Amino acid sequence: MLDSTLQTVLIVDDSPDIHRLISARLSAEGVALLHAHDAVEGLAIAREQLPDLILLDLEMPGTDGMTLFSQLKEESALDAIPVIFLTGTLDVTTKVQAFELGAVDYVTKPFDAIELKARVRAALRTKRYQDLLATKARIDALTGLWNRGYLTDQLAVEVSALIRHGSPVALIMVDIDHFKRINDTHGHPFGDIVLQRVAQVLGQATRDNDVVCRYGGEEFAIILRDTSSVGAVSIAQRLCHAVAAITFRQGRETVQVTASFGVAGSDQCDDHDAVSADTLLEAADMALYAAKSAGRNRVGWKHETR
Ligand SMILES: Nc1nc2c(ncn2[C@@H]2O[C@H](COP(=O)(O)OP(=O)(O)OP(=O)(O)O)[C@@H](O)[C@H]2O)c(=O)[nH]1
Repeated sequence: MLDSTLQTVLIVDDSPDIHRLISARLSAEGVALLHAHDAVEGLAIAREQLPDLILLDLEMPGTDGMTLFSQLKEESALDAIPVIFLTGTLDVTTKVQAFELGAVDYVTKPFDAIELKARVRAALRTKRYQDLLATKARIDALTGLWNRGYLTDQLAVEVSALIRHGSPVALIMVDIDHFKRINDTHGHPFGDIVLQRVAQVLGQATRDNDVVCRYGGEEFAIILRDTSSVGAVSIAQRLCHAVAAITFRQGRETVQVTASFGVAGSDQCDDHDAVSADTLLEAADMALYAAKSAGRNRVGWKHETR
């Protein structure tokens, strides 16, 4: 079942009549429409709103549609947005150029209402499947958490937010203690259940805008936005208790697991520019190592345990 969130279509055309016409034609399609009346406004709205589809007029005064299209293709955040060209005079050379540059379709003015709707629907359907596949590629199959690739991308986003706006970011690394022994004693399928349940507890005990990931094997990582190191340490302590409180049943036996935690925060470094995804990962890893060395089932921070 596909996500039913409303998709957005940006119309970039200098003619108010065209905006009115397309709005009327697409009014029953269940899409949200965004309007830009020149290429500059179109680019600004595309950057801000990341629409699911752009209907782009080729012949506009000032910057023309083909130039805007090239600008969209040059920005990694925008290059995957499908574009349908709107044009009155589409010669074969322009058509070929448009498709070679990556346009998904074109509609010639004056529009046939049924054809316009069919082309918009087809483009939006493809976009929805692409989004779904892109999301699936970033999810860990066993636990349903985000995977390591997503964590790396999000950490880079948070570090640039730190540099631009000064919003602090913290990172918690989590590693289940003696997990090899759990597998060896109770079997690999039981180990998988432990991973799933720990993942669930980490997800439930954090906020919606925290990014909880399976980093690999029995290791997890959590990005905490707008959170100080001290705040992250107290969250990690709460998570440490929550994991230790889980009770697993294996036949008649009751099994408890624990995990060790390593915390690193951008506010531990005075110079924002010196903070990177790598330095945060390294600091959290060292803190985790300290927690393991100090006896496990605890939170490490600043290379010491608390
Ligand atoms: N069941 C299961 N086990 C996994 C999975 N991925 C990795 N492992 C196991 O996790 C274990 C990790 O063991 P180690 O790295 O030695 O760490 P540990 O036993 O947890 O020891 P400490 O981290 O020092 O407390 C290995 O035995 C891996 O085979 C998985 O997807 N499922």
